[in-house]
Amino acid sequence: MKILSDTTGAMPDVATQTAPRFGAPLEWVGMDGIDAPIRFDAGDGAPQVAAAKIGAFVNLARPDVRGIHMSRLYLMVDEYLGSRTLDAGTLDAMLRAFLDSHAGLADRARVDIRFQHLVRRRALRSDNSGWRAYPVAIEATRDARGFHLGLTTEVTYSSTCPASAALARQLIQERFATDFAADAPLDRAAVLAWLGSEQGIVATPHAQRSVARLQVRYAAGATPNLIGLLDAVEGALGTPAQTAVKREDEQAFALANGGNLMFCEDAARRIQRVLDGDAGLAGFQVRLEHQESLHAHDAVAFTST
Ligand SMILES: Nc1nc2c(ncn2[C@@H]2O[C@H](COP(=O)(O)OP(=O)(O)OP(=O)(O)O)[C@@H](O)[C@H]2O)c(=O)[nH]1
Repeated sequence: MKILSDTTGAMPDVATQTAPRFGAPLEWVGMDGIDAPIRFDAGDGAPQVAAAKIGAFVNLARPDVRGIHMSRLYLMVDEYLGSRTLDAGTLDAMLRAFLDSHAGLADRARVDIRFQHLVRRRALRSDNSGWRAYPVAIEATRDARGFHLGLTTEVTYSSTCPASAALARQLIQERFATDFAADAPLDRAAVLAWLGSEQGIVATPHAQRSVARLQVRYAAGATPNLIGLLDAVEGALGTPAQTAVKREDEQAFALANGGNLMFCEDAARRIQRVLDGDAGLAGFQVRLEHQESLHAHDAVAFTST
């Protein structure tokens, strides 16, 4: 076993030890959970600073070298992400620097960045607004094929079961038939009062908090636009989780739910259409989870391209 280099001449540097017995090349080696502030522009031109957890990795292509140089990756994360806006150019420059610092040892580099991005959302009808925190994970890699950029986030929304809605409507019809005799003339005022009563509207469909996990891969040269993606997906679903809610907003939400009855399959197809139409994407993977109130397990759908 020999030491390739010892920069101080005094301190041993075991990472540089070489020996045939170390074994096979390693897919990824590095550090995960590095704390760093990042400046992220979600597409509204107002970069936000967030506390992020960073994973920084290279492959170890040399089977005979013991280890990579962790400190070099750490210092470059600090240098690149601490002062610049987090965009494709910054990420690619950092990954190139990872590789330059491991010349002869690595030919692939990767960074994972996880944080929450706050977006101010308007109420549906009242003149109020509030914050939604969207989880974001950005993954960038550089390899022999070039630079690759992906983003994962989540949209929370309400889904009202279309089957349950139909069954509830049937019960309401049956109650109507019982309460208003077929041969008696209909009293409009009585019907209006009946429609506004719990005795009349005897059944309500079940609805659930639902989560769409979106993983997108950007086409070469595309600029990630988180808010554009969120708006498109939330618009397609029609029932995103709200922030500030007054009664008028809650009523508007009830109307939106009634107009957007959704199985998880329906939600998947709505999102599929949106992402298929986004020319900036090279691909996507979506997981829909309807956290059922009918039973204690979830209804789940996946779609990808
Ligand atoms: N490769 C590797 N290093 C580790 C690990 N755990 C802790 N370290 C330490 O990370 C520290 C920094 O590694 P290096 O980047 O090689 O540090 P260095 O030798 O001072 O820096 P350079 O001169 O640039 O190589 C070393 O003291 C390692 O012991 C590990 O699992 N793998």
